[in-house]
Parts: sequence; C-alpha cells; structure tokens
Amino acid sequence: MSDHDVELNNLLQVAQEVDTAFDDIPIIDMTNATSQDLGLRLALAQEIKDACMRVGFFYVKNHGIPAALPEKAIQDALPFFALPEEEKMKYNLHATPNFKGYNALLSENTDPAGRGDLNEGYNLGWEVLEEHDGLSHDTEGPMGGKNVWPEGGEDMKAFRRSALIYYHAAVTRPAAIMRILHYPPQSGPVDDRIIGIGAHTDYEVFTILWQQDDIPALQVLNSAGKWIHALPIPGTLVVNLGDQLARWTNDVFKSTVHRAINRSGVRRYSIPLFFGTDYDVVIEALPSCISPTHPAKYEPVTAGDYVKSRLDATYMASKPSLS
Ligand SMILES: O=C(O)CCC(=O)C(=O)O
Ligand SMILES: [Fe+2]
Repeated sequence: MSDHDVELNNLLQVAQEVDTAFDDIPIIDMTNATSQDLGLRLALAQEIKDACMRVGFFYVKNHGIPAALPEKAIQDALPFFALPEEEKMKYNLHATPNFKGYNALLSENTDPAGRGDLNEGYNLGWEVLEEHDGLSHDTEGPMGGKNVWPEGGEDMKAFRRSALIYYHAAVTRPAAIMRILHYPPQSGPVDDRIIGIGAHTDYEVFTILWQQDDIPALQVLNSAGKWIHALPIPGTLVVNLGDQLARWTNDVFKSTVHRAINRSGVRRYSIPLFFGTDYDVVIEALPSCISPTHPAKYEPVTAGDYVKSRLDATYMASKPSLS
C-alpha cells in the first residue's frame, strides 16, 4: 500500500468511527488562518476537519468581518420589510427564473412535513457594488441570472448597498446566494408544522450564518436525534456544511439537519450566505472518500441543477400556478 492509500483508509476508517452525537457546537478561533507558522495553520485545519466530520457546524471567532457590516445590512433592510405586502410582492422571487428577490411569510417550506416557514426574506446573488447596471450576474444555466432590487428612494438604494457591502466582505465571487431573513415572533398556540424555518439541510458547500445577538432560535440535530441549541455568541459567525460538500466527500463531512424557531416574543433577523461551487461544476464523490466498503452514495450532479431542484421543491407550494 502506498502512503496515499494508507491515508485514504485512515480517513474513511475515522469517518466511520467518529461519534456524531455531539452535545455542543465547537467554537473555532480563526486567528491562525493567516499565521506564518505552518504548524499552527495545520492545527487549525485539523480542528476544522474534526468539526466537519463530527458536527457539520461550528462557530468562527476572530474571522475578520467587522460586526457592523451585517448589522448595517439588517438596519437598511428594515424599510423594505416595513413596506405593504403588495409592494413587497412586486419583487416576488417567483417572478425571477432563479429565486432572487422577496419571499413572503409561509411562501417557502423547507421541511416537506411542515406547513410553511414563518420567515420573510430577500434573496440575492453576487453583483458588483458600484452603480447598479442591471447586469448583476452573468452566470448561465439553471441558477444563472441577475438580482432584483426594489425601486424607491435613498432608503432602497441603501438597502442594496449595505446588503452587498456585507456580501463582498464575507465572500468574493462564488455561486453564493445571500438571504436577509426576518422571523416574526411566534407566540400563542401554534401549529407545530409551522416554525421559522423547518428542519432541513443546506444545499451548497457551506453556509456562513450571521444571527442576531440575544435571540435563541437556531437548533441543530445530532445523530442521536436530539436538537442542540446554537445560541448566538457575540462576535461569531456560524458555519455549517451543506449537501454539495456532503456529496463531494461521500458523507465523510456532514451536512447536518437544522431548523429555527423564534419564540422570543420579538422580531429576529439573520443573514445566511450559502457558499456554493460554480453552477456548472459536477459534484461527485472524491476518490479519497470512496472504497469497496464505502461506495459512492450519490449520483453525480451539476451544482446548478442540484440547487435549482432543491429550491423548486422548497417553493413549490407558493408557485403562482398552484395557488
Ligand atoms: O436563520 C437561521 O438561523 C437559519 C437559517 C437557515 O437555516 C437557512 O436559511 O438555511
Ligand atoms: Fe439552513
């Protein structure tokens, strides 16, 4: 056996033996990501790998993104969310071929056993920050196309600008969709099948989630079937793996089920940024993650087709032709 084969066998063996019944979500300090010391960078990589194999979720601190940027993105989104429903519906994501724009309360359903998600949101892809030229995204294929932005005065311009400033600070130019989400408080008797966002896994490679301080909502399912709270920790972002990475690694890295429920009595805002590979990339199990005893579990699929099929299912019930 070559060294490479030994390494592969070790990876798969570790993957099969790893205990995924976590009780808490690791907090990883990113300071050493840029260290000159290779040993420190390797130790950090090992910590991230462990979290990816065991939990599929981790917090990052000292990540270098100023907290003021997502806060401003939320603040400048408030005038949009305050518009009358019929005004917001002019930017309904069903009017675009690629799920950009506004999703109304209960228009999405991430958990097929649910009755709709109690959040409204605004969904955008990458675009240049400078003057809005209407040519915001030049990708082709099932998820190609450009953003939509609300018309209006200075406040709507600030909404676009602040959203994109945070987007650019968090990631460069990937196939990433960012959402600005508003979860109204959920109180009184509620249908169990309606929560902020139903149990689901994310569709891309990994998600960077900014969540509002002080409001518990996010929960992560461990392999023992227990919901673990991912409470907001000031100064951190939550990173969770998505299905593209799980498919690539043949489930060596975990795309973990999660949900959000806002029973705080006040409004909650969050900003997930779903970092995916380019939409034309074929996602298929890496050779290092398959073996005779651990064969490939998933059919190869292009990233664009995969994300589009998941979004089609998520928004199926609110498609105008069906309602
Ligand atoms: O708002 C949250 O905390 C979670 C959002 C989420 O899971 C998603 O949008 O996929
Ligand atoms: Fe999610």
